[in-house]
Amino acid sequence: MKSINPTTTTAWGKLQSLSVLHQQTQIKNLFNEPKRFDAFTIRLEDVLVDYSKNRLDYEIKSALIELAEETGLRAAIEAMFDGEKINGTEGRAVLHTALRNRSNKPMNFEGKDVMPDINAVLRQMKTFADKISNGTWSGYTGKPITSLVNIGIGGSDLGPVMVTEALKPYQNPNLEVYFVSNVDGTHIAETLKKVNPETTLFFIASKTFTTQETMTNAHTARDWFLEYAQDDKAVAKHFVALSTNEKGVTDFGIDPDNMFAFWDWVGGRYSLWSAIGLPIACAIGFDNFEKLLEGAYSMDIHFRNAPFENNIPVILALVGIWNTNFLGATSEAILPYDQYLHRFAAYFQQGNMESNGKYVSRSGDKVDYTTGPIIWGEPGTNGQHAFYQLIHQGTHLIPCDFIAPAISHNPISDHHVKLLSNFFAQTEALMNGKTLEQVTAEMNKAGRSEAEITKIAPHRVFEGNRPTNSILVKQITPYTLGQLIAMYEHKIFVQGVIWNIYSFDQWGVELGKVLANAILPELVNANKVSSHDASTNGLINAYKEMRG
Ligand SMILES: O=P(O)(O)OC[C@H]1O[C@](O)(CO)[C@@H](O)[C@@H]1O
Repeated sequence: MKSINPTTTTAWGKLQSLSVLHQQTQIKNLFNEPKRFDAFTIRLEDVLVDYSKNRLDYEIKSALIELAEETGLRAAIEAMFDGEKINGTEGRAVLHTALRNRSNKPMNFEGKDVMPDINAVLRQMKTFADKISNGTWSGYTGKPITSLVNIGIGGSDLGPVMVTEALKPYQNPNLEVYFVSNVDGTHIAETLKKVNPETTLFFIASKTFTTQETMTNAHTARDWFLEYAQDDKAVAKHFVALSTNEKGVTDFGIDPDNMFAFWDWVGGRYSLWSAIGLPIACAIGFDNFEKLLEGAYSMDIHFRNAPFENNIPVILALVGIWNTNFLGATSEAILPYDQYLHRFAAYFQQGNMESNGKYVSRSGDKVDYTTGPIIWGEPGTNGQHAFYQLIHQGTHLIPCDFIAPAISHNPISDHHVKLLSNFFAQTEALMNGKTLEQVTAEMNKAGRSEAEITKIAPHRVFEGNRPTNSILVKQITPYTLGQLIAMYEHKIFVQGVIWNIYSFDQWGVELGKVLANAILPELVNANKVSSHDASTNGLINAYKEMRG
């Protein structure tokens, strides 16, 4: 992929001028144009994306599209789908789209079609998931498996957790699913308290099979299991590996027959579609896992073929760039009005921030513009009673994505209409705000004194004009969830291309890991340390003192 500094493009200059010109633009006034909602929404099957409540008009939108063209987005999309090594610093292709290529048409990496290998692993996953689902995979005492424990971290944890939570209504009622990620012993200890070794299956999920947290938890799980089973051969019935590292898996003691493989060209945070998705397939059934893949595939087709002006991931990415680089936003909130999506924001925290949290451009220079924003969020309406105050009246501009299903999996009394009334109200309030005149009139009507009005009214004013996207989905199903995940994956990709950074490496997490490995041996004795800076020495020595 070519290295193009986006700030040197004609479109960037144009957007800068437009941002100055539109400093006073009020989103609500843009709705004087009656067709705005239709013009600024995109539908793909049962997903509707409304980006009309943003501070942008047709001219800005077309300049943003020019920016995408000028920074080589078209070629970059093809390069990704064609298996080119677009992960430049690791020399890897980025082919998670092949994992959900339901057309089964060849997709090539280094001149070889990857589909036969993908299909072979999918068949292996189906056979295994079916056995778990129908209770024919039994543990060492002959009992069926009832507890699934995934041990992994980062991309080998967050995707499976998020999806199994999001698709709970589809979960096999005979199975409990647990996720252990933290190296803090509490995580595995509390999980092991809940499960029975005779009926528990452990998935050791690690692309590299070297990650400290995962290997530590995996060894603890195996030791715990062997205390009961007292037979190394029993491990084969209770431990499977999801990995690219066959040697690591064998060295750990897992039979290669119980290994589900994937490949270097699957990035960790894009891996839930691969063998890393096996716990998902076991929990919700393989057919539903396939529907998840189908949903993602439909978004892939849309992303690859739809014109930029009508392309959901491209438009979301461009709106994000407008907000970040031209309106000064530094964070974005993802706010799902669906309790089942309670890990969605956390999942895309990794997706976004590990991908686009970079200050070095593809040519190795330090960028002089903002790249990936801070991503955060919680499900509505909980967030409303926690941090929305700042979104409405704080000093930061925080563009928000509001996500909601039209149909709930739990249509109990009037819960869902109440939930959705909040979903609709929030974006309206963020856009319209409330003027001093309105507040004063309200307070007058309520019979408040002049003195009270003078004192309180300014605090009750909402500036409004805060940008939001609304993503309305018919229902959260495996298929629509697949679409939503792929939508955000491609949004991240588009932004990385335009920001001229490498979105598929993660060097920023290395330094901490290396230093932790250096410190570890220093913690196991009582000797005072003096090899670090004064603060780190002081902290380590205080820790040793406290520990006694
Ligand atoms: O699957 P692995 O190799 O254990 O890695 C886990 C995670 O660690 C990272 O490399 C860094 O946090 C992530 O990108 C990855 O998802």
